[in-house]
This record gives sequence, structure tokens and C-alpha cells, in this order.
Amino acid sequence: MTTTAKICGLSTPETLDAAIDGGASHVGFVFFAPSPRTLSRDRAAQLAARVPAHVQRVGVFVDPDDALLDRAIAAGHLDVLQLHKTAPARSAAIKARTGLPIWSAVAVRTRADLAETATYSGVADRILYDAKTPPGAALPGGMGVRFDWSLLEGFRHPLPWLLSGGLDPVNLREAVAMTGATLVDVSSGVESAPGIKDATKIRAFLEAVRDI
Ligand SMILES: O=C(O)c1ccccc1N[C@@H]1O[C@H](COP(=O)(O)O)[C@@H](O)[C@H]1O
Repeated sequence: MTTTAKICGLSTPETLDAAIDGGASHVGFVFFAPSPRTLSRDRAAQLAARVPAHVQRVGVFVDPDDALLDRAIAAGHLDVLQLHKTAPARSAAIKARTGLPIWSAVAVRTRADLAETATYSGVADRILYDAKTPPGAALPGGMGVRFDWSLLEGFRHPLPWLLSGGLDPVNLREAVAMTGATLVDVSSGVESAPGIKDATKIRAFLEAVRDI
């Protein structure tokens, strides 16, 4: 089974190009003001224009309102909406309104957290299994936190899914071996500091994906 990768939180042409040239199937643009990776409309438009048709542009949001979604979709020419902390009913309304595929983030720390995935049946096109960030953390993702991947062993996934949370070029192989993920997502693990993507680490991550 082939594994593909989304490189998330890109904010410069150079690192975006490293992701595209390295073979990423998806690139992620963050639209959440508290994040060090958040994009202005102009920057999103500048980056979106560099993305070839075979690579999907994923917009990352935290319970967004319609105005933010409309601005971001228009500027970033988004193909997919990744929604964190967005209830199933609101996610369904966003899907109906935008017509775009929805990836619903489920924050995982314990096995019980996996029950939330079923609540997105009929709504989400994919579940993004992400690690739960610590209570009071500024961000619900993008903090390099990983969860116990063995929790996914034997789990009957109700929907297509991808794996994220604390992945990096070194732990990727073990993560995929334990979970069977065919799509993986990374942000902090290819940065030199929060919000600063590192082209060398992006290339190393995508090389590790190819080597699986
Ligand atoms: O990256 C962000 O700033 C961000 C902000 C708000 C919600 C999600 C965010 N990132 C997503 O978090 C996961 C895991 O990231 P990491 O590899 O552990 O740093 C990933 O899906 C990002 O898209």
C-alpha cells in the first residue's frame, strides 16, 4: 500500500516548493489567527498559485465562521477543508454550503476518544487522527504532540482517515508500521522553530515516506 503525505502550515514559496517537488500529495494552509502559521489572504493567494493541479490545497480551520471560510476558500483556492473543534452539525452545514470535502479532526489521548469518529459518519470525507494538545494550549494541533499509535491497532475505522500529531522524519516509519496509515500529515516535525518550515526537513520527511 502506498503512503502519501500532507505537509501542513506552509507559509513561504521556498518551503511550499520543497513540499511539491518532494512529492507531497497535499499541502496545508492554516487560517487560525493564534497560530504562528496563519496566512493573510494575499499570502494564501500567492502560495495557492504555485500549487500544481495534482497536489491538493487543504485549508486548516478551528471552528470557522462563514466569513472566514469564504475569504480563505477564495484566496487559497482550497480543495479540502480540515476542521478542528467543529461539531458534526456545523461541519455538515459547512460541507453543504461550500461543496468541499471535509476532514474532521479527532483529538486522541485515550481509546475512548476514538468513539468521536463515528459522530462524523455521513459528514466527514476523512477523519484526521491528531494528538490531544495539553489543557489550556493555544492550539488544538500543530504542537508536535503525538498520541499512543497502538490505540489504532485493531480499530474499525468508520471513515477513510489520515494520521497526524508529532510525526517527523525519524518516527514516521514506526508510526505507519503500527497504524497502517496511507496518508500522513506533518507540521512541527519539519520546522526549525514554531511556524518556521525547514526545506531540508521537508525533503527528509518526504524521502522517509517514499522509503516506507
Ligand atoms: O499548525 C497549526 O498551527 C494548527 C493550528 C490549528 C489547528 C491545527 C493546526 N495544525 C495541525 O495539527 C496537526 C498536527 O501537527 P504537528 O505535526 O503535530 O505539528 C496537523 O494536522 C496540522 O495540520
